[in-house]
Parts: sequence; C-alpha cells; structure tokens
Amino acid sequence: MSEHTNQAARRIRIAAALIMRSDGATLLVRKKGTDCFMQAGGKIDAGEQPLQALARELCEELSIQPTLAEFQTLGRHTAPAAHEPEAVVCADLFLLRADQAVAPASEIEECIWLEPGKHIAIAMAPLTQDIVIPLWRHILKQDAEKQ
Ligand SMILES: Nc1nc2c([nH]c(=O)n2[C@H]2C[C@H](O)[C@@H](COP(=O)(O)OP(=O)(O)OP(=O)(O)O)O2)c(=O)[nH]1
Repeated sequence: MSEHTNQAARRIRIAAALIMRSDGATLLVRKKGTDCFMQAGGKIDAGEQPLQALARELCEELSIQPTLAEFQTLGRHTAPAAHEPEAVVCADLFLLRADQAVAPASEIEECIWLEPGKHIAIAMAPLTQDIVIPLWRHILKQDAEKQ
C-alpha cells in the first residue's frame, strides 16, 4: 500500500489500463469537468470481474474492444483518489499493448499519448503519477533490454 493512503479512508474499487503503443507511448485520459490526467477505466460494478469492468469502460471511453486475452495483469494498487480528498482508489491495473486509434467518447474530454523521454507539464491523478508512470518506465526498460 502506498505511504499516502489511510486505512480508514473510503475505498473506491476501479479497474484501470496502462495502454502502451509499440513505440512505447502510453495513453492518459482527462474526464469531463476535471483537470488531471489519469488511466482509462472506471468503477467495478457489483458482480463484475475487474477485467470485465475494464473492457466495458474501454469500449465506452475509447471505442476499443480488445479481447480479454490481450490484457496482462499488473496487480492491485492503492493511491489517494483524484478529486475526492477522503477516498482512496484501489485499482486492478492491466497492461494493454495496443496500436489501434482511440476515439474518446462518453465522459472523456481529452486523451494524450505520453512519449518516452519527452516531458509534458500536465497534472496527473496520484495513481498515475506515483504508481503507473513508474510501472510504465519499468516496462519500457524491460522492453529495451529484450531488444
Ligand atoms: N478511471 C480512473 N479513475 C481514477 C483514477 N485515479 C483515480 O483516483 N480515479 C478515481 C476518480 C473517481 O473518483 C473514480 C473513478 O470513477 P469514475 O466516475 O471515473 O468511474 P466510472 O466511469 O465507473 O463512473 P460512474 O459509473 O460513477 O459514472 O476513481 C484513474 O487513474 N483512472
């Protein structure tokens, strides 16, 4: 558990994607009415498995329909929730390597591809900033070592 989290805080269960293109770039989204970028994904509905929830959210938010076999699990991670000071997100994270075009829809106002080695000054949700970006850098390093 992250050092920032508080055992008593309300927990929001989400499933979220670390989406990577073959050039290493990773996708972040910004939802309508918010100012920070985060992972595509969303809350897990009652009775849903995390991966089912993620596939549903990616279809709604980005108009992509990967098969479940295309996702690789990256484990469960906890971080302070964006926009909700009293809550933490408990996220099942999955890696999706995808080169197809994404079409932001539903509650997504903006998508950006972060490219390796390029700095963009944007605000990020704590889960993205503290957990997903370091994971992404680790995966980039592993990919480079395999080549
Ligand atoms: N999707 C997503 N949500 C995140 C991230 N980090 C983070 O703190 N959150 C928070 C923001 C929200 O409080 C919550 C996700 O709620 P949401 O409203 O976007 O989920 P949803 O699409 O299922 O929405 P709804 O069913 O409530 O309409 O998790 C992240 O990286 N991705």
